[in-house]
Amino acid sequence: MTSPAGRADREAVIRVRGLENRFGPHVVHQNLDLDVWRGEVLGIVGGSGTGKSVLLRSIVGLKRPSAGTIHVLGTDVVNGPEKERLAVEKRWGVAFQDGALFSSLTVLENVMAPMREHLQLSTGLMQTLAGLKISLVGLPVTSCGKLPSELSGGMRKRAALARALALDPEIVFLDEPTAGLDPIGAAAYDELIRELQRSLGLTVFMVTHDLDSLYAICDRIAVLSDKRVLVEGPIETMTAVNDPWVQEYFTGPRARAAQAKG
Ligand SMILES: Nc1ncnc2c1ncn2[C@@H]1O[C@H](COP(=O)(O)OP(=O)(O)OP(=O)(O)O)[C@@H](O)[C@H]1O
Repeated sequence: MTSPAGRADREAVIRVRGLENRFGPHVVHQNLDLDVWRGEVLGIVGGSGTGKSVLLRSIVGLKRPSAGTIHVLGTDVVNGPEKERLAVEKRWGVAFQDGALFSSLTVLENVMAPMREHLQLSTGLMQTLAGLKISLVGLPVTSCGKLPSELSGGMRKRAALARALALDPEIVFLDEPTAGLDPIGAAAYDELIRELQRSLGLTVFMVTHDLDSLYAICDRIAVLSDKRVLVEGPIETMTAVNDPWVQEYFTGPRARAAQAKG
């Protein structure tokens, strides 16, 4: 199967141009360009502190860039009108590394939270829809009434994913989705992402260090280095990249083991 990234009719659902992010004098991104194609799973990798999370946060509007443009689903999310930005925000979901669930709300209430904010539906209907999302991510129905603190780390990640799917998004952003999971849990989570991506036609933007995930589910990789996207392409092309970090990352023993598995 040809991935969306390789097709001529591909559509950029995210288009980043000339992005600059700085914290005081510290420049994290400069002249960063990136396209994310509809229907792909894109893995964002790079050394620690290269700005993977800041990139994700800029795209979803949690960090205002100091320069550059970001279009998501055709909307200018940096400088466009507030009304358009709010409308496009409903078309994506985000699952953060630690889940970032509301600790005082049950899993069901957490998944209902974006519905309450954006949809005018009866409580009963929202409960039904939230229950469907919770089963979609493979959580038992008994988890609906539990608080996040009563779940395992892996279950919390699934609950965060259910909340990210609450509004039937076109794009899902995942920050380190498998961090902290044991290898079996991580593989099951990868499989879930791939399955959901296929069945729901999602585009997935995933920040990860997990080589197993990269080999198992990513159509394309973008490597952040030197404040920009150093290189992007299918994982098979990474070993030919003439860069010490990329070489070490993609040809080291861990990469070879992940490749064998993937
Ligand atoms: N709120 C903030 N205030 C100041 N500096 C920040 C802030 N958030 C991030 N940074 C800095 O921006 C840089 C990029 O951070 P970011 O979290 O995006 O890195 P990363 O590539 O995701 O790293 P890791 O792989 O370690 O998670 C780091 O040097 C970090 O210290």
